[in-house]
Amino acid sequence: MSFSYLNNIELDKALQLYIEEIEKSCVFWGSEEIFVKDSFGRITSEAVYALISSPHYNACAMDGIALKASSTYGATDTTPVHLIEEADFKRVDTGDPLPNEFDSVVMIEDVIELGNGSIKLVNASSPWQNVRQIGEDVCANEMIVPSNTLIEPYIVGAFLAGGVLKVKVRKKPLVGLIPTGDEIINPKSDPGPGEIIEFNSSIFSGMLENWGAIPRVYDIIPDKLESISQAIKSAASECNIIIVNAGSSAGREDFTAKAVESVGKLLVHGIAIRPGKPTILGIVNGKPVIGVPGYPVSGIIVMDQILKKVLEIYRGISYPSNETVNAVLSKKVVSSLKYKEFVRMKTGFVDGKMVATPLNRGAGVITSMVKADGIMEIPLNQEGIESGKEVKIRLLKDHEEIKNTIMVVGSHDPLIDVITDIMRKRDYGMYLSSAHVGSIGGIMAIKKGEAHAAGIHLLDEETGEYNISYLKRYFPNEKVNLIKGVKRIQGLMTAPGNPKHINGIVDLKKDGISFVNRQKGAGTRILLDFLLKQKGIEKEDIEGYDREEYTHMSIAALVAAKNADVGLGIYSAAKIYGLDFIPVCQEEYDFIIPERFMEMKHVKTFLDILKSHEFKRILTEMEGYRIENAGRVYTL
Ligand SMILES: Nc1nc2c(c(=O)[nH]1)N[C@H]1C(S)=C(S)[C@@H](COP(=O)(O)OP(=O)(O)OC[C@H]3O[C@@H](n4cnc5c(N)ncnc54)[C@H](O)[C@@H]3O)O[C@H]1N2
Ligand code: MOO
Repeated sequence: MSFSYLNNIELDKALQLYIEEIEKSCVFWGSEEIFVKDSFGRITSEAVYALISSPHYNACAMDGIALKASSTYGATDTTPVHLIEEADFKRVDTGDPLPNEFDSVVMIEDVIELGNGSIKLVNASSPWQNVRQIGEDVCANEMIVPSNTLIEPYIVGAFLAGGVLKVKVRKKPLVGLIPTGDEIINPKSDPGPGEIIEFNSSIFSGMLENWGAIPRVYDIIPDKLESISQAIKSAASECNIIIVNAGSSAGREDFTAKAVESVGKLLVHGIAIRPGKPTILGIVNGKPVIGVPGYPVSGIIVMDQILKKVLEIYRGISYPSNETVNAVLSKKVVSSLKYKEFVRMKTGFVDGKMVATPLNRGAGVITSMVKADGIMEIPLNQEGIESGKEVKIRLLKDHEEIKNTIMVVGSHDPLIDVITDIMRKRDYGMYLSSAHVGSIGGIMAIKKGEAHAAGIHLLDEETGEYNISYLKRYFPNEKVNLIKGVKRIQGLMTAPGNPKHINGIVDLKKDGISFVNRQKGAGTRILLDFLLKQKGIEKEDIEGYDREEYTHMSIAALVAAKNADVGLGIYSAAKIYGLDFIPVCQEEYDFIIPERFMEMKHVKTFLDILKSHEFKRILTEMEGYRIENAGRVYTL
C-alpha cells in the first residue's frame, strides 16, 4: 500500500484510495427495526410495502347523501329526480363508510330539501363520484418506498396509512471523537495561560448529528503515543468510525499518525488541501480512523470533505449538496499552487449581483465560519484569483437570506451590532451583515457597488467638520446621502487605574508606553494623525504606531489583556472592557447610502431602527454616545 509520511496527495486521489480500502476491509454494520413514528430522517434498508390498503374501506369524500348513481340518471332542471330518505338515499359525512347498497355521494350543496325526508336533484350523479375507493392512496402489498430512501415526514405518514408500524432502517453509525493534547481542557470561562478550551468535539458532534450519525465524545487524551494508541484501539472496539482530533502535524508532540500506525494501517498523512493539510487516514480493527487537524476550521473542512464522504458509504445515499452561486470577487485572493484551498466568504447582493469577499483565513479563527455565507474553492495549481472575476461560492446559508441582507461596511462601532440585533429580534425577514474596513474602505466599497451603506467618521482637518467634505470629494457625480448617526466620545483607553499615568496624546511618546493603533483608512487612525500633528509629535516616536487592529473592541481587548498600554478608541468599547478612559474629543459617526438604495426594504428598515426609541435607549445605556438626529437624511 502506498503510504508516505506527510505526503501531499490530492484530495480526490486520497478519497478514492481510502474509500476503496474501506469497502475492501471495513466491517459494515447492518440494519435495525424501529418504530415508524421514530423513523423520520433514517434510511430504509429494504423496500417497504403497505400491509393494508388506504383507505381500507370505501369512504365518503364529501358531506351529503349516499345513493345509487342510477337513481339519478336523467335529472335536469326541467326533469328533476325526487328521492326518499332511507329508501333511496342516506345522509353521510366526509370519512363515513359508504353504505353497501350505494355507489355514489352527492354534496349537500347540490341537494334541494323538500321536507319530510324527501329531496330533489337536478343533476345526474355518476358511479363512485365523491367516493374515496379502497386503495385510492395505496393498495395492500404495493411498495411505498424502495431500499435506501431517506424517510421524510410525509413518508412516515404514508407508512402509517399503509398499516406499517415498524420499519427496517440502516443503523446510525456511531462515531467516536477523541480530543487530544496536553494543553486542551474541558470548557470553562477562566482558562489559564496556555490552556486551550476543547470545543472541536462539540462542533464535530453537531455536524455528525446533522449527517445522521451518533457522536460519542471520549475524554481528552494527553500527548503520549501510548495513551493515544490505547484510546484509538479501545474506541475502534466500540465505534464504527473514529476521529482523532489534533496532534496531526509534524511537531514533537504530534503522535496521531504514529499511533494509528502502531495499532492499525496508516494510509495517508498529508493531503493537498488548505486548511486541513496534515490530515491522517487509517484503518484500525476494520474501522476507518481519521486524524483531523486541531485547528477548528481545518477540522471542519476535513469533516466536510472527508468524513462526510466516508459516511456516505455507510448511508447508501449521498447528502444533498449545498447550493452554488456565481459571485463577483471584491478583493484579490492569493493561493498556493500546492494546495486546493477552501476560502470562507462573505457574500452580499448589491445592484442585482452577488459580490463575495474573503474572510479571515486563519485556521484557528472559528468566528470566520460563523460569519461565512459560503466557501470558495481554489483548485490546485492556481496562484489565486483577481478581483472582479466571477467565482463560484458554495453557500452555507439560504440564498434568500443573502438577498434580504443589508451590507454595512466601513468604520466599526458596536452600535452596528445593536442595529443588527434589533433587526433580528423584530424579525422583519431582514438581515444585516457588517464588515469592518475603516471609513475610507467603506467609501471605496460604496463606490465599487459592493455595499448598501457605510459607517464613516472622517474629520476634515481644515474645516473641523465631519464627513461632508469627504462625501463631496469621493462622490462628485453620484447622489449619495448622508444619514445622521451619533456623536461619540473618542479617547485613550488604559488598564484600570491608569497604571502608566497617561493623561493625553502627548504621553504616547513617553518611554515605556506601548500603543496599539488602528489600520490605515480607519477614521480613528486619521483622527490620531491629526491629533499628533496638532501636538507636533512624530509617528516614529510612538512605540506600537505600526501595530494595527481593525476594531475598537480588539484595541480594548488588547489593552485589557495588558498586551498594550494604551489605544485610541470610543468610550463604549472601553466601558465594555472596564478600562480607564481619557476623553480626547467628540466626533460624528454617520452613514452614507447611495440614493438608488434608499427605497429598498432593508435600507428603510435600517433607517427606521436608527430613529427608534429602542436604539436610543440601548445606546444611552452603553454610554459615550449623543443621539440627536439619528436616521435623518441629508441629501447633498
Ligand atoms: N512546523 C509545522 N507546524 C505546523 C504545520 C506544519 O506543517 N509544520 N502545520 C500547521 C497546520 S496547517 C495545522 S492545521 C496544524 C495542525 O495541528 P495539529 O493537528 O498537530 O494540532 P495541535 O498542534 O495539537 O493543535 C493545534 C491547535 O488546534 C487547536 N485545537 C486542538 N484541539 C482542539 C480542540 N479539541 N478544541 C479546540 N481547539 C483545538 C488549538 O488552537 C491548538 O493550538 O499545525 C500547524 N503546525
Ligand atoms: O492545514 Mo492547516 O489546516 O492549513 O491550517
